Amino acid sequence: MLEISQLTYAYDGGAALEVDQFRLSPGQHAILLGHSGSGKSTLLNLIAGILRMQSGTLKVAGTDLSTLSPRETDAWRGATIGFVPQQLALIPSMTARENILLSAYASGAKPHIERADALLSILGIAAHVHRKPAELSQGQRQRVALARAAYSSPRLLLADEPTANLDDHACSIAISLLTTLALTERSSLIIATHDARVVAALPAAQVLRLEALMAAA
Ligand SMILES: Nc1ncnc2c1ncn2[C@@H]1O[C@H](COP(=O)(O)OP(=O)(O)OP(=O)(O)O)[C@@H](O)[C@H]1O
Repeated sequence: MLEISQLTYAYDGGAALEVDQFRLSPGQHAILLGHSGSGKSTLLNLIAGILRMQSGTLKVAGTDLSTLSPRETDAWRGATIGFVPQQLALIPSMTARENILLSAYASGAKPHIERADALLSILGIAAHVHRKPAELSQGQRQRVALARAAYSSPRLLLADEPTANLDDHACSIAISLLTTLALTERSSLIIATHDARVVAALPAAQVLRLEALMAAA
C-alpha cells in the first residue's frame, strides 16, 4: 500500500524530511509519529501527491508518484486518497451534506446524496445533514470532514492530527470513527500525530518515527 525508500524533502529553508525505508501492506494502518516540526504534514502531503517528491522512491497504492505528471497526479489523488486536514477545511456556507459532495460538484460528477447521507449515518450525525459547520460542535464538524474524505471510497485515508486538543473520551471516539470508516470502506489508514494515545489505541499499526531536521541544523 505504501513503499518509501530514501525519501527526502527540503523547503527553501532547508531539509524538512528524511525517511530511509518504510513499507505498509494493504489493509495495514500506519502512524506517523513525531514532535512538532518533524515533518509529519510534509510526509502526508507527499503521500497525497500535494507536494512533489524531490528524491527517493515513493509508491502509493501501487503507483510510483515520480512517474505522474501534475495533471495525472490530480486524477490519481481524486481516485485514491481521502484527506482529513487538521483544520478540517469545511466550507462555512455549505451544509454537512453539501460539504461531503463538494468533490462531486467540483469535478462535475453526479453527486450521490444517498452515499453522503449513509456516511453521516455511519458516523452518527444523520440528523445534522442540513446543518452548516457553525451549527455543529467541533466533534460533529470532524465527522463531516471524515465523511467527506471517505465519500469517494479512497484506498488510503490520511488524517493530520485528528486527536489534537481532544480529551481522552473524544480522542477514543475520533480513533474509533477513523477505524470504523477504514473497515467499512476497506481503506488503509495513515494518521500523523504526536499523540501517544493514538499509538496505544492502535497496537497493530506500523509506526514511523520522524525526527525534526531543521531544529537540529
Ligand atoms: N511551506 C513551508 N516552507 C518552508 N518550511 C516549511 C514549510 N512547511 C513546513 N516547513 C518546515 O518543515 C518542517 C516540517 O514541517 P511539518 O509541518 O511537516 O511538521 P509537522 O511534524 O507536521 O509539525 P506540526 O506537528 O507542528 O504540524 C518544519 O521545520 C517546518 O517549519
